[in-house]
Amino acid sequence: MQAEPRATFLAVHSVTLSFGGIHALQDVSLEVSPGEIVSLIGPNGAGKTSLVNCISGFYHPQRGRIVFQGDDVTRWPPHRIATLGVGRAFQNVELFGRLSVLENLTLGRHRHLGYSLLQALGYYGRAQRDEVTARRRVEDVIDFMELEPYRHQPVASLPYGVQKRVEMARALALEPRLLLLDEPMAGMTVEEKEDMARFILDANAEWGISVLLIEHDLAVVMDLSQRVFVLNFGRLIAAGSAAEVAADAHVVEAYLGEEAVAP
Ligand SMILES: Nc1ncnc2c1ncn2[C@@H]1O[C@H](COP(=O)(O)OP(=O)(O)OP(=O)(O)O)[C@@H](O)[C@H]1O
Repeated sequence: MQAEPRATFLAVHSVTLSFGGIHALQDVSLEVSPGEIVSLIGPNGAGKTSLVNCISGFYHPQRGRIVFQGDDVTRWPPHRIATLGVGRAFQNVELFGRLSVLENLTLGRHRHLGYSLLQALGYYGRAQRDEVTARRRVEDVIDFMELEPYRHQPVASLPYGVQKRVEMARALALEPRLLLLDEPMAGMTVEEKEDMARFILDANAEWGISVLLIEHDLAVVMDLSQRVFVLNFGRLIAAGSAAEVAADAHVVEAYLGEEAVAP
C-alpha cells in the first residue's frame, strides 16, 4: 500500500471496471476536495453507481486506484472504507423494514463499524465502550433529519420519501467525512426534494461533510453542486462548474442525442 500526501481527500485514478464484455467504467479519473459538494451525472447505465460502488468498496476495479485521505482503498472491503469516514446512502433503500428508525440508525452504526449483531444488541466489548457516543450521534442525526416523529415506527410503515431520509440518516450516523448519495431524491415530491436539498447543504455547512451526489434532476444538480462530473458509456466526458458542463456539446449530445448539437 502506497501512502499519498494527506492533501488528497478523494482521488480516483484511471479506474476501469468491466463485467464480462460490459465496460462499466473506462479510465475514469476525478478528485473531490474537502468540504466540496460534487455531482455525478449521466444517462442511465453510464456507470455512476458502479463508480460509487468502487469508491465504497462494493466493487473492485480491474485497473486504477482509489485513494481516500492518503490511504489506497482500492481493494479494501466496504466496512473498512466506512470506518475511514465514507458514508453511503443507497439508491434502493437498504434498511431493516421491521425495525424502527432508531433501531436502524443504531444497528447501522454498529454494523458498519465492524461490530457483530450480538455485540451491538448486547452492549458487549467495544460496542459498550462506544455506546454513549453512538447514542448521542444517533440522536443528533434524528434531530438534524427531522425524524423525531417517526423514531419508534417500523421503517417499512413510513412513506417512501421519509424512508429515503432515514437512508441518508443511517449514513450520517457513521459520522462520515465523505457522503456518497445515490439518487437520494428519486421518487420524491417537489417539497420532499427541497427538504432533502436543504439537508444535504446543511450537512455540508454544519458538519463539513463532503458530498458526492448522483442525481438525475439537473435543476437540483445545478443548485447544489460546486462541480459536476459527467459520465457516458463508462467514460468521463466532461467536468467543471454546473454552467460549464451544461454548455458542453458532448454533454448535450449524451443527454439529448446527436441532433441537439449545433453544427
Ligand atoms: N453487477 C453487475 N453485473 C453486470 N453488469 C453490471 C453490474 N453492475 C453494473 N453493471 C453494468 O454496468 C453498466 C453501468 O451501470 P451503472 O448501474 O453503474 O450505471 P448508472 O449510471 O448508475 O445507471 P442508472 O442511472 O440507471 O442507475 C451498465 O451497463 C450495467 O448493466
